[in-house]
Amino acid sequence: MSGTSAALTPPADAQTPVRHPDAPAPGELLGAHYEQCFGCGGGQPHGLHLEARAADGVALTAEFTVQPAHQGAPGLAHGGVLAAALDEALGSLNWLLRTIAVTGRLETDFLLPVPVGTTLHLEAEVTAVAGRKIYAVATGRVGAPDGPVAVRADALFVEVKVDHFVEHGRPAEIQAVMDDPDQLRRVRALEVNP
Ligand SMILES: CCCCCCCCCCCCCC(=O)SCCNC(=O)CCNC(=O)[C@H](O)C(C)(C)COP(=O)(O)OP(=O)(O)OC[C@H]1O[C@@H](n2cnc3c(N)ncnc32)[C@H](O)[C@@H]1OP(=O)(O)O
Repeated sequence: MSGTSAALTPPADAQTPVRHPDAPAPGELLGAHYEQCFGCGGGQPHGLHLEARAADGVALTAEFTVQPAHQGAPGLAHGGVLAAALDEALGSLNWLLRTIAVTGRLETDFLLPVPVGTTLHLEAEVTAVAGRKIYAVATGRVGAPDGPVAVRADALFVEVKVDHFVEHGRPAEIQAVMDDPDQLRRVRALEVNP
């Protein structure tokens, strides 16, 4: 059984999402937005190390392989980890819009158990934008891009200013991002303009 709540249905006056002219070309790897991100950062030994690639439109594909550290039931991925993978793929879409946004709501259907060692093939797409609200959907298929759907999600992201992170994050990590010698990553983390 699956379904989407009214809060995740775009209003009638919602706009079609517009891919930013400087968005990575279809097929290009997006790379990590932050080294310490649990979803995509290389600096988290037990993180998901999710690798996202731009697709056509405001969409992407991503892969993540379930590791022993991601178990809930013996030999199976923890549901929260799978939700995190969907959240990360959905959050990465904002780089194609060149918008900073955070997850406001994430509704997840868990359709199949996902064993350790499985590569989850994710697809995510922005479906509509209404003011600061960004509506998006994602699916995760097991084993292959056309494999059976194991998880899916509907999400609402809410656009925020960079002040959101400065106000709520810890100064040490914010400073570390600002000191990052990788200019593109610094821009992605802190200076994204719509
Ligand atoms: C320094 C490092 C930077 C890194 C940058 C890259 C980040 C990438 C990270 C990627 C990692 C993966 C991603 C992650 O994990 S992001 C991390 C997980 N998410 C969060 O931490 C977000 C926490 N929540 C908040 O900060 C606030 O609640 C936000 C900012 C979301 C809204 O508070 P704000 O005061 O700003 O706005 P508002 O309350 O006026 O709402 C505005 C509109 O939105 C609608 N609404 C709001 N919530 C909901 C809801 N739950 N269901 C339905 N609708 C909702 C609301 O009705 C209103 O609609 P309307 O009345 O206008 O029609």
